[in-house]
Amino acid sequence: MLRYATVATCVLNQWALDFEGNYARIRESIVRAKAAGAALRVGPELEIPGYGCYDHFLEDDTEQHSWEVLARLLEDRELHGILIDTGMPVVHRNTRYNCRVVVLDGRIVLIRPKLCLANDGNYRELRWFAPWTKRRQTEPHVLPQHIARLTGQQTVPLGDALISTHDTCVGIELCEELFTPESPHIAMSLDGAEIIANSSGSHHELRKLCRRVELIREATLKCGGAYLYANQRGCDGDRLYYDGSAMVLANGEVLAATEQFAVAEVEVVVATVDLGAVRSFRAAMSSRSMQAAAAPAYPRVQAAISLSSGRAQSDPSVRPTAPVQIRFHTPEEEINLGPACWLWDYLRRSGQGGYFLPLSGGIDSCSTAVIVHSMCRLVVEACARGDQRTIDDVRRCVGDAGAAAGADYVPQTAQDLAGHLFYTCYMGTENSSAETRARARDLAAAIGSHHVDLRMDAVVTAIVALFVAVAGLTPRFAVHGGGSAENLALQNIQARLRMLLAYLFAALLPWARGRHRSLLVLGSANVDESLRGYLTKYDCSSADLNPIGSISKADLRRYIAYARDHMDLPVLGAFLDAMPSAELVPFSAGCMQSDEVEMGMTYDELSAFGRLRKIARCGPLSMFAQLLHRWGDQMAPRQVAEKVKRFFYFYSINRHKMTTITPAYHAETYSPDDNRFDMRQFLYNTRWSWQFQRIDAMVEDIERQSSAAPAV
Ligand SMILES: Nc1ncnc2c1ncn2[C@@H]1O[C@H](COP(=O)(O)OP(=O)(O)OC[C@H]2O[C@@H]([n+]3cccc(C(=O)O)c3)[C@H](O)[C@@H]2O)[C@@H](O)[C@H]1O
Ligand SMILES: Nc1ncnc2c1ncn2[C@@H]1O[C@H](COP(=O)(O)OP(=O)(O)OP(=O)(O)O)[C@@H](O)[C@H]1O
Ligand SMILES: NC(=O)CC[C@H](N)C(=O)O
Repeated sequence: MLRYATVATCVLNQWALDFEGNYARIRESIVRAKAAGAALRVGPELEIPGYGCYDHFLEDDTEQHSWEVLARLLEDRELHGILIDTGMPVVHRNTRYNCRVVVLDGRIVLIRPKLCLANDGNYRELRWFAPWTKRRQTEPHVLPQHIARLTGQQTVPLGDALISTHDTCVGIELCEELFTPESPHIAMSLDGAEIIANSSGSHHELRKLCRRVELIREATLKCGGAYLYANQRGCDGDRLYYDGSAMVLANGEVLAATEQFAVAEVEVVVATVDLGAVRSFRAAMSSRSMQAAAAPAYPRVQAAISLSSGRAQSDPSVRPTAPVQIRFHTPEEEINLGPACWLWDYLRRSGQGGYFLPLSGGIDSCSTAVIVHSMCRLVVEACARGDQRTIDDVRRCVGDAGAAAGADYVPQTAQDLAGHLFYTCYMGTENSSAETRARARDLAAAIGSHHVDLRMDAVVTAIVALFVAVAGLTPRFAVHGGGSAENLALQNIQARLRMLLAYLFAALLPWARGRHRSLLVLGSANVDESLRGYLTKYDCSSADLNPIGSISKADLRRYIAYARDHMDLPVLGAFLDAMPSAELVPFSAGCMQSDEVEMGMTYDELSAFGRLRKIARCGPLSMFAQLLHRWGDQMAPRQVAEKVKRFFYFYSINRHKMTTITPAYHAETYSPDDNRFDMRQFLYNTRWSWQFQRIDAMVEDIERQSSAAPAV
């Protein structure tokens, strides 16, 4: 008999603790799923309070308000007739669990707590939740009285069970559980679950989507069956961007998928799965059947619904969804889209009037500017598609722009929108060159930002004059015969004053144009410079937000080359050709050094150090051992040792700068973000005496061995 189950999954742009907005988005997704003929709708992990509530999960209010939202979903008759898989925290016998709550026709079918919590990198779920350790067991959960009154149930099953419908069996897997060696989908599929619903709160990292898709593809190839993946999308109040990509796979093929990056708040994908094909796929695998015959049974809870509703027999227009190709973005496209969407969510949710960027004519602030341009393009495209929510958000941001943008304003081009909400500023001094000034001006013209070009020498001179008056000594640059303390101080005061000016201008430039909302200040320190500490503390690296703070210089250069070629921005060629210079000292022939020379290491080396330090958790000795293998063909062990020691020296003398690092879009596993992602001390013994002696001893050992080895 033909059995075609129509099922839906979605991405929702939830916002931590925005119960009103989260409820509306959940409801909209269910209504849309139902209208498309789906009998099952799966939503993102913890979608009711929002995934990123962090320590708010410790507050009773968060659970209470979640039950209140659930009550509204339960009593809404328009949401009956579809199996709803939603997510919230549930306290059971005084212990808090991260749960799925499965609902049908105003009653709760099952509460399924998460079995394996995400607890590394960005995730701290063990801080708020306990894992459910009673495999294949349920317990009666006593419902809050207001819910019991609504559903007529005093208790509901809570635990590790499958959901049996009239025509199939559904199993639940929660985000991290997919990534674990012993994923529950294996045992659930062996026991007859034909559809696995995965609700995720999974963040974007460059080059990561591929892994997620491979895991799901592998799951449905090895076990057979359909897999519905739901995820949050957007910035829900933090550094993370959840990157959507809801999808439906069956027997190894992708049937439907949403975009990974987009500004839409609700996106639903619906697919019709041929359950008959799932059954024959499984039955054809003899080795699977042998394991299935021996598989332990799950408890099953009953849901009185048919996911295929018998429609296949009566309605010839219902047919299984044909496979599609999933779209994988290149890393350059990911840099272009992820941080841009994150910036848009942040801006519209912060209630501010736009962004202010100190634009230096160098490649880092140029990357930030191009990302804002990309944001404007995405927003304009959404407006052109008639996305009313985006149009309303735009009007709120630029709303007090007076005559320039009326109440019925709809931006026509990215440049038009940038003219209202993006301000760039070149802050020159006598050390600035005509080339950087021109590059900043030309880029601003190309992307349409409201550009200010100023000279700040009078401010620098006034501050230095104050010091001279107090100390009775005049500091000089090195090229004028000054010592290194003088030389550094004279550079750093210029850099730091730019930060002060940025905040002043961000507060007052819109006012000067007759507008009343102020601007958020953007920073542009990249991950490599932050790790090495190659920046002035509290200069323009201190800002409100930094879209490129966890992206490497090499990736940024590739991004700018991509944007030049694919975003119609030929002006970017000049940025790629330019030699990077901070332009903080007077120009003198031969004094211009590249950043790499100044830093004492190349950006590629810095990336290698960063990845080993952060991802492989290498201390000095194990980093030396690793790099010896990697670089041993090109340089002597002693040179490798010198480079490792130099990195650790600079890393540790500058680690204190990371305590003030600007909140940055999290794009890389080796983000330097302090307190949240990378929890390490900031006062070090920078001599690393014990560790470096061990490296030296190892070098001497290697040298002794190679000099003793007979010549070949
Ligand atoms: N252990 C510790 N814990 C807490 N704070 C500590 C500290 N050690 C120093 N400090 C504080 O930090 C200060 C030193 O830091 P800071 O003022 O930043 O100055 P500093 O790191 O000495 O100098 C800035 C560095 O950034 C480079 N830079 C600047 C601007 C642009 C570029 C570029 O081309 O991209 C490069 C510049 O070449 C120089 O190497 C000290 O005066 C002290 O106040
Ligand atoms: N002349 C300037 N005008 C405006 N902003 C500046 C200027 N110089 C520096 N900045 C700001 O300070 C930040 C750090 O300056 P720095 O000289 O270290 O630049 P950088 O890290 O080489 O970045 P970029 O490549 O964009 O110049 C820049 O990203 C920019 O936001
Ligand atoms: N919320 C989760 O369980 C997330 C875990 C998983 N490692 C991810 O990045 O997708």
